[in-house]
Amino acid sequence: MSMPWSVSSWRQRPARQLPAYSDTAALQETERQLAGRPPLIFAGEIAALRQRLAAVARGDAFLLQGGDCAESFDELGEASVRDTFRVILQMAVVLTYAAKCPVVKVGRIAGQFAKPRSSDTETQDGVTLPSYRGDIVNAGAFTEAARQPDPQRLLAAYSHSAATLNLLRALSHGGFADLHQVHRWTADFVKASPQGERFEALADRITDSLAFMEACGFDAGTPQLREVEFYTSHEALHLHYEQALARPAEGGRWYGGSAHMLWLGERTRDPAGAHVEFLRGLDNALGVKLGPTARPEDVLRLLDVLDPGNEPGRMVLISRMGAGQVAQTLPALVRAVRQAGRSVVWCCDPMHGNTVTASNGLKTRDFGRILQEVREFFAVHAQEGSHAGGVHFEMTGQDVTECRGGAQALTDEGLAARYLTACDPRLNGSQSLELAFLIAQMLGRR
Ligand SMILES: O=C[C@H](O)[C@H](O)COP(=O)(O)O
Ligand SMILES: C=C(OP(=O)(O)O)C(=O)O
Ligand SMILES: [Mn+2]
Repeated sequence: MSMPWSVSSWRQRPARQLPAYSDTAALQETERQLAGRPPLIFAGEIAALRQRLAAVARGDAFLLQGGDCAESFDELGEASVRDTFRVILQMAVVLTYAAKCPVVKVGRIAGQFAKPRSSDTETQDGVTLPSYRGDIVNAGAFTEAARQPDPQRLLAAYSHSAATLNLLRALSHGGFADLHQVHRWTADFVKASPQGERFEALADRITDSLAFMEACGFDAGTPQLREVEFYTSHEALHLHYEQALARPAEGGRWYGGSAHMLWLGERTRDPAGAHVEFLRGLDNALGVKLGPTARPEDVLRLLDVLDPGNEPGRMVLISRMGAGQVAQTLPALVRAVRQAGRSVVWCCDPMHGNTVTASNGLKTRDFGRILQEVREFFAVHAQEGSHAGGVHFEMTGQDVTECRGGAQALTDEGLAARYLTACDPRLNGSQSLELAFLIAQMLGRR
């Protein structure tokens, strides 16, 4: 059916959502430089993640994926990475305890810099400029200069990703993620909240269990307790960047060296388009976002193109239907995938179908709607006899005020206080942990 794949065959296909660079020679020069740098990820790590995801697809594990909508070059500091990492650890502990199964941890981090937008332009006070498309493309400030796509930003994105990944590797393996340290993972602003207190109680139980097991002679130095496996992911949107970081793998294949898992966005999953063409040739675990217009035949076509061998752990289907729409849209997709004999991970992104505009004009999401979409996702899978395999959040460990509701009961008036996101509204550290406890109840029941 299709032409042979090459690392540049996507260039023959229509590519949506890519910036128009005025200086193509400068773009080519940055691509050349990037291609000479080391990959951020190695092939063996991708194989390990795919094994973990194969367990999720079988129903033996659960996927937790989360992080910023858009990472920012300015925000990058130790605190923001560490805070997001530790709230993901906390959520994973809560979910593992409830589900009694491994939780595969994947960050939207160390490379989540390119954004698809609904509109190519933004107008403020009668002035129209190109939309902000993520720090890998342009800057958010509303000026002509800031909004020009700048190829140098590809190199900056690589450097920021490398620094973030270096810190994540240190946090994962250098003692911070040791389960004996579970009491140290709660951020100060979460400690006094009901979910903070609930987490402390859980941490006490875990600490007691560890002490008991060690008293029985169990080896407390085992890496399963001292370290965590933490994987990275981002939307594979900026194809010039992704191609420059792709590297040959064994057997004549290629892998994407920018992250362990790459996903296709709702706006770039056209099977005839450049993004699908590029990803089909890579060995990485692949996600595909599925919005309410996705039809069963679209999903089967994508699986045929991206995963012709039906390989376990290859595909993560991320539904983002919007609360109230899941029961109409998801069952047909789940049935079609099952009837085709396909092994996939089903994951729920309850963020992107639930974005609304607050009374002060800020983009926001309601905690209650987010929770509702997760509940509906679990209900559909229970009814269809399939495995609700995971959840995907836009979140941060920091004390931001971007999503409404939750136990903090954030309102429109409270949003402006610490609205720091570069693009979409994120759950803060407290809301993220609260949601994890609510999902733990769903997992515990099944
Ligand atoms: O994160 C995703 C998209 O970039 C975002 O949801 C699109 O937002 P927009 O409608 O403001 O362009
Ligand atoms: C753009 C995103 O999502 P979607 O493609 O589902 O709209 C995102 O995950 O930031
Ligand atoms: Mn987003």
